Formats: sequence, structure tokens, C-alpha cells
Amino acid sequence: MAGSPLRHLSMLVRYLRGERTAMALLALLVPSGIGLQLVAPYLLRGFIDGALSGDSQETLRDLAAWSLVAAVGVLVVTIGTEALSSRIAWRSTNRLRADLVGHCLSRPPDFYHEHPPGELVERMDGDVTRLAAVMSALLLELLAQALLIVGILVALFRLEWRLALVFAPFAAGTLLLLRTLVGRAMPFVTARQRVAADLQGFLEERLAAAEDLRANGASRYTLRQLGDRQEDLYRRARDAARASVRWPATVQGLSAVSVVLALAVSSWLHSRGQLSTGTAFASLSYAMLLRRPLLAVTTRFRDLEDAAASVQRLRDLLGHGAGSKDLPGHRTERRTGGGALPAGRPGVRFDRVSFCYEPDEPVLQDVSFTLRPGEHLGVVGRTGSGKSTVVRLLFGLHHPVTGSVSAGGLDVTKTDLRALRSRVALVTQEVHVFHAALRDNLTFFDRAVPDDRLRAALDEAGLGPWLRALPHGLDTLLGAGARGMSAGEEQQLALARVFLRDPGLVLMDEPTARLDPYSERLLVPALERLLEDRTAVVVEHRPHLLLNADRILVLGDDGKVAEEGERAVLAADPSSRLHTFLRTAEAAR
Ligand SMILES: Nc1ncnc2c1ncn2[C@@H]1O[C@H](COP(=O)(O)OP(=O)(O)OP(=O)(O)O)[C@@H](O)[C@H]1O
Repeated sequence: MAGSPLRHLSMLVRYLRGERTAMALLALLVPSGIGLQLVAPYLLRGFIDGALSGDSQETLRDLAAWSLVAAVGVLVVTIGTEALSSRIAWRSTNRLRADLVGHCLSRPPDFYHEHPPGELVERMDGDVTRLAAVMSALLLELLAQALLIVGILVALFRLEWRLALVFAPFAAGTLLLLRTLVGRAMPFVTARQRVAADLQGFLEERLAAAEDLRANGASRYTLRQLGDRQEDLYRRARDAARASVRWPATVQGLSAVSVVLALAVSSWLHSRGQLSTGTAFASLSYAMLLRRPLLAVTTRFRDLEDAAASVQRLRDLLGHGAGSKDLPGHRTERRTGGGALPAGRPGVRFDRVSFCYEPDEPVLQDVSFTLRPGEHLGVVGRTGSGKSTVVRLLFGLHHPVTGSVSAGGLDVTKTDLRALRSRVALVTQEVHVFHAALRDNLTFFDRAVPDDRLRAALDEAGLGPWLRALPHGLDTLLGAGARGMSAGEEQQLALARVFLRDPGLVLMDEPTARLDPYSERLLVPALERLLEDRTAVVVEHRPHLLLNADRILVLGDDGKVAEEGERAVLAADPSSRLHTFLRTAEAAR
């Protein structure tokens, strides 16, 4: 990935657009700082030469006062520049972070299979924080440092051209060296950041599975894996540090040589009476001052390499880079415009739908069925036959590769997703309880929903008695480290969320799969209440939970429809698959 890191940073420009005023202020401050830095050695020269040649106390006092003003000015400008730079960095990286989070929230579920949360956190936090270092008007600073270098050389020429001749090749040589070295460390930096993100993903996954790991005696193995990964990260970090440190070290070395040379030349000129003491001091001050921008440029280029590697990874995450995947069924979720589902209970239609997650590995083939408004469809089939996929297509999480999926007469792929989701609810066996008040867990942080609606929804979901026993009612803190909930209660909370939204179409993907028979019995009445008077598609392994279904879709192992029809008719037909399924399940109970 060698090449100019600046090329990779072009993506950041739009995040700086909102910072025009701060950037303009910075553009004023930076040259002022340069001017003040350049003027200080001149004043010093005047003071020293004046003192040696017996200038009046008044003149010397004035010179000392101006030196003080210049020094304070440099300090004030430095603080102002730092403050403005930090403000620009924070605000622009916050916008970038918000974009990243928004993008991740709008991705289909496959995205989260490809990128575990730990990796995403490292990118949104680690990579974005690294960018903050360069967002703070980096280019402006590079330009300013370049100006300072030129200014110092000009001032030196004016003071003593022979000294300037010592420094000019040094400065030019250093900049040329930077040009050749820049970008060389990037592959190493990229590798280090990738391994660091993988390690975060690994840690997040293992911590989430801590109970399983302990129960299966896999803790030691996990620690060994962690050791291997840390070793790998250490090696990558060492290689990246070696590659990055080469040029600051070279610049330091060259700069030390140039200062020694400057000392030798100025003492030689001074001893021959061709250089005043003040000019010698001023020249040496410039020599020392020159190291600063050169080192700053060097360090900034190192930051640039780090940032460019981060930008490359963020571009991949945002789907602009080579790493993005765009198979027929994997499209970004964000979709606005298009029709909105009408109020009430929508009908549902799958028309010759085929779908695959991976090319040439069909999951659904030529699937068709129709549901009238208010009808319930039970979807059954073996594990992996594509039942959940039917539900995901209907929820707009994936697009069919061929055929069409419609709800309320509208093609789901063309409807406004936000409007679709407000009319369609999906209940799965996964329920996320946020570390937040019960109220926020129900409304997803919408404080406008009145308490009596929340209580009614909890009642409908069968959580009324549970709510009344809570010491802080709707304000009770739930989630990690706070009040725990049983799997059944969590599932009831999920139902309460759906009752609140009052959708016309409910999709259920084995909502009772995690529950024991007792909890299941508690949940079933709430499930039935939820489906009442709504269109529903219910994926279910347990046939007794499908007794209220109007129609049944049986998916075969090849992803094709093995059977479809009215439940009562199929159940009564001894040659039907449903009949066999019911009998087998009954025998197993
Ligand atoms: N994100 C994905 N990427 C690739 N393949 C996937 C993905 N999700 C599911 N599959 C595959 O697609 C097939 C159908 O999956 P689906 O989850 O729809 O099956 P299912 O009938 O609901 O299974 P189960 O009863 O076990 O929940 C399976 O072979 C599964 O491995």
C-alpha cells in the first residue's frame, strides 16, 4: 500500500467542511505564530550587539520588552492553535464516528457476521481517534511548518549567507528524504491495526461466551489463543515501530550534524571578526529553531501514515474500499422514499422467490405463497431449510435474487424501510436488554410515550404482575450489572415492545426456542394476543404452537416449497408432510 498517504486522506475533507470558521481562524493564527518565532532571534541579536556596543539602557529595555512580547505572543498563539485544532479534530471526528455508527446500524445481519462488535469498536474508536491527530488541520500545519522552514532560511540568508549555506542543503536533503521514505511504513502500520482489531474482536467474542467456555473447560485454550494473538500483535507493532522510527531518527541525526557545523562556521567567522556576537547567537537560535519544523513535519508524516492506514480500513467498512461485499442479496439497508405500507393488516405475497447468501449456493428456490390480510402462516422445515430467510426477506433485511416479495401490495424492496418497519414487527429468540431503565428498554429511548401506554403493553405481554413487583416501576434499571430478567421475561419484554408499536404484520422466528416448557406456557397467551387481528408469519419447530395458523408452508432441504396450503386440510391428509410432522412431534412429546 506504499504511495502518498495524502491520497487516502481525501475522504476526510468533507468532514472538515463544517469547520470553516475555525479553520479560517487557524489560518490567521498559524502565520502569526511563524512571524513571532522568526522575529525573536532578530530581537536577541539586537539586544546582544546593543549591549556589547554600549547602547542606551532605554533601547535595551525596549528590546527586552519586545522580546518578552514576542515570547508571550508565541505562547498565546500556540495555546490558541492547540485549542482550535482540538476543537476541529473533535467535531469532525465526531461526525465521522456518527456516520460510521449510522452506517453500521443500517447494515444487514451478514455484516455483523463479517465484523464482530469488538472489531467495529476498534474501528469506530481506535481508528477514528487516530484520525483526530491529523484532522486538526494537518495540512495547514504541514504548510505552516514548510513556511517556517523557508522563513528561517530567508532570515539566515539576511543575517549571514555563509551560515545559510550550511543549513539550506540540510533542510532540502531532509525534505527530499521524507519524500522518498513517506508511505514505506504504511503496510506495516496497516498490518498492526488489522491484528489489533482482530484481537478486539476475539476478546469481545470470548468474553460474551465466558459461561460456555467455562462450562466446557475451554478457558485455558482461550488463554493460549490470546497469547498467540498478543505475540502476533507484538511482532506487528515492533515491525511498524521499526519502519516508522527510521526517518525521525535520521532527521535527528542530520540535524545534530548541521548544528555542530553551524557552531564551527560561526565561531570561525566570529574569530575572524566577520560575525558579531549577536548575529552568532541569532544564527544559532535559527539553527535550533529549524530542527523544530523539520521534526514536526517528520512526526506529522508518521501520524499521516497511521491515519492513512485507518482511513483505508474505514473506507472498507463504509463499503468504499476493496473489502466491501455486494452480492445480489447483500445490499445496504438504508432506503428512503418509495411507497409506505397502508394502515391495517397487510396481505403478503412471495412470487417465485429465489435467494442465496453465497453465489451458487441457493437457500430458497422458486418459493411462492399468498397470505390474505389477517391470515397466519406457519413455516416449518428442517434446520437450514431457509425458514428464517423467508422472514428476513419479508422484513427487508435481504433482497430476493429473483422473484418478488410484497406486503400490502407493495414490493418490499421498494418500500421506505422506516415506514415498513413501523408496520412490520420481527420477534426472534434474541432479545437485547439495554443497560437502561425499563421505560427506555420499551420505547428505545423515546420519552414521548406516555406511561399508561407502557403499562398497557406490559400487561398485554403478561408482565403486569412483574412490573407491579418492581421497586422503581418503569424507572427500574435493567441490563448488565442491574436488575436481571429470565429468558421468558426477556421474551415478554420483546412482545411488549411490539404491542407498543401496534404493527399490522408480525413476523416470528422461533420466539420460544430458548424457553423451557413452563416459561413457554406463560408466553403463549401473550403470543396469541399479539397475533390476534394481525397478519403473521411464524417460524416454529414445535407444531403445537402452530395450531392457530391458517396456512402452512413446508420448506424442503433443497430450499423449494415441499408443501403449502391450509393447515386444517394438510393436517387431515395422512399423505401430507405436515401430517407426518405432527405425528412425529406428538410421539416425541
Ligand atoms: N448470513 C449468512 N451467510 C451465509 N449463509 C447463511 C447466512 N445465514 C444463513 N445461512 C445459510 O442459509 C441456510 C438457511 O438458513 P436459515 O437460517 O434461513 O435456516 P432455518 O431453516 O431458519 O434454520 P434453523 O431452523 O436452524 O433456524 C443455512 O444453510 C444457513 O447456513
